[in-house]
Amino acid sequence: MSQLSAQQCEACSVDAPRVTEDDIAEYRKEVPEWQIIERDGIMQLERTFTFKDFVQALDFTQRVGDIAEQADHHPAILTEYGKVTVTWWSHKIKGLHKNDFILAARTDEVAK
Ligand SMILES: C[C@H](O)[C@H](O)[C@H]1CNC2=NC(N)=NC(=O)C2=N1
Repeated sequence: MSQLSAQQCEACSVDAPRVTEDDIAEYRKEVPEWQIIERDGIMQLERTFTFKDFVQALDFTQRVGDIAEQADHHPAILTEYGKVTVTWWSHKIKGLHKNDFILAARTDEVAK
């Protein structure tokens, strides 16, 4: 289990701090397959997972939904035949919080 995925998410509030460049450099060592993108001015973490068919993609989608509900922190999920794109960011702060990196690490774990 990676160090990040074992950490607890903080309850996210509107005044929660966004991650710094240093934070990103540290956290992304544990989630190297994730891209950091900017969409509508909002920094996001995104990764596409591939599967053999739609059923496998759907099963994974449910697993991601489960970890999101457990953490009360939710991604955008695009589920297609053979692939799922997961995007994490923190709505309240319109950017990236440590929670997003924690959930990305947990997403990697449920992809296996
Ligand atoms: C009321 C509820 O706890 C909040 O709206 C949660 C729900 N899930 C969330 N998910 C994400 N990614 N960001 C949030 O700010 C957020 N807020």
